[in-house]
Amino acid sequence: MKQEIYVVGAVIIENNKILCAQRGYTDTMPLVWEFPGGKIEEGESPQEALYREVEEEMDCTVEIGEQVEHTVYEYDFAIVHLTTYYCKLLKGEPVLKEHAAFKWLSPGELLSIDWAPADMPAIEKLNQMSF
Ligand SMILES: Nc1nc2c([nH]c(=O)n2[C@H]2C[C@H](O)[C@@H](COP(=O)(O)OP(=O)(O)OP(=O)(O)O)O2)c(=O)[nH]1
Repeated sequence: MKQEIYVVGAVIIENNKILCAQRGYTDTMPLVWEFPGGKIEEGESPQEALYREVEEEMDCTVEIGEQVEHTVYEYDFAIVHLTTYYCKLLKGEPVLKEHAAFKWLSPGELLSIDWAPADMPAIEKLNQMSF
């Protein structure tokens, strides 16, 4: 049986742009773009996991809002259940610690980079928006 992974991602919006994060060279799916976030640990709510992951990964705190999208995607290494949430930066500016790069893109620019396949439903939804 394939491993099932429960993952949360932060759609951080500032000045009408969305923060995109590039995975590291040595990660699974190297250099692919994703939303900051990670796996939900035992006993955590999705929001608690997302708050913790963003703090650990980029030294920022976020306010977590509505859900953007929920996707189940089967990779060769696992089945990923990805839930994304709208977020606002409360404290700090993103610091590159685990990612290879960050980019702030407008909704219309999101399709110009190579996203993790599980993210595509959220990307397509955000791409249609203007905010
Ligand atoms: N953080 C994040 N992970 C995502 C997204 N889309 C997507 O398929 N994933 C996958 C990549 C990973 O397999 C898993 C997230 O776990 P993680 O962030 O703790 O991953 P990790 O770098 O420790 O992964 P790994 O090398 O241990 O496999 O979900 C996304 O938008 N954000």
